[in-house]
Amino acid sequence: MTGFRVGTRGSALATTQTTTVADALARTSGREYELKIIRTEGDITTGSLASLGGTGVFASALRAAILDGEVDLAVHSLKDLPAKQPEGLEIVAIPERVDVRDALCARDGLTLETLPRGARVGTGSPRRVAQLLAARPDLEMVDIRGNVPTRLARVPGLESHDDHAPAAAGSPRGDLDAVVLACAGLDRIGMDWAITERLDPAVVLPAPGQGALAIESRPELAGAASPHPELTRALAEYDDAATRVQVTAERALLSRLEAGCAAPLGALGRFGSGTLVLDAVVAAHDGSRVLRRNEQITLAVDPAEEAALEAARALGVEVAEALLADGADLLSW
Ligand SMILES: NCc1[nH]cc(CCC(=O)O)c1CC(=O)O
Repeated sequence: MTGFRVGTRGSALATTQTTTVADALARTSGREYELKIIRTEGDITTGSLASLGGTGVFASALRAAILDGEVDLAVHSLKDLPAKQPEGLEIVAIPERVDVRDALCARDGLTLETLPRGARVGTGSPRRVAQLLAARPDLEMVDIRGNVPTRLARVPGLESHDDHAPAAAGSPRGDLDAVVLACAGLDRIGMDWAITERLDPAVVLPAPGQGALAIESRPELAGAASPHPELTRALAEYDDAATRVQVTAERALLSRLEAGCAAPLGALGRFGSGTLVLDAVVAAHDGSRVLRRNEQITLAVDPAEEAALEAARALGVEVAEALLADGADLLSW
């Protein structure tokens, strides 16, 4: 292999994430790479999409490109990937996670505490809506869509003046007091200036996998008989065992609750000094009831060992079952 090919979606966030990963892999492997922008849903001509089932259309298009041999790797935001891994594809590396928190991006430097009564706050995420209403029942939550610059442009003073990251034409502007986004995305594309408060996970728990990336490929690229050994070594070096163990617990919980990305559910794993802690929340859509659970285990083995991942999965299932015993399934989804 001379170089490798990496697939990405075309948004500012996707290309930035993918370029960062590909640059790091190129450095360690000593190989060059080519970035391929993958057109979404309707542009894909192969039959592979349908067979992938139940995933977001964006992940599906990238996955089809891997399966078709059009690219060798794709970089996803881990939180956008469903908990069940499709046949023929493997997460070959999970790099070190960045800031897991949600970001309040408000006008005039306002915070969750100082937003005026009845302030209008935009987010498309039921998880954020439920937890914000639990903390501030007076807020008016507004459903919003679109890429990061388009969302920020809903708040006076947070319009982007960068031509590379334009807000969508025709979307409302300046009509909200604040929007909520992931810190990770804003930090990665250099729009952290818009953040007025990084929300404490004690108030708003992030989505399972938030702040982490997943590098996906065909399974042979992770194996001992890899056709591209330099790239395989670079991937192994780039993988972060502590992050993997955390997100494994979070995704096992998601999977056990059989909740999709629209469920008002948050989860956060933390790993340090041999201890894995998992915090989780399930809330009623209107924030009127919030169930929280926290459990921890001691990992007797190195977090890179398969036994550590097994223990992490068991912890996720245990916390999920504790939430179900508390009535989580009666709340919402
Ligand atoms: N659902 C969209 C999405 N997927 C990943 C991120 C941000 C990056 C991350 O969480 O890793 C975002 C934007 C957001 O939630 O604000």
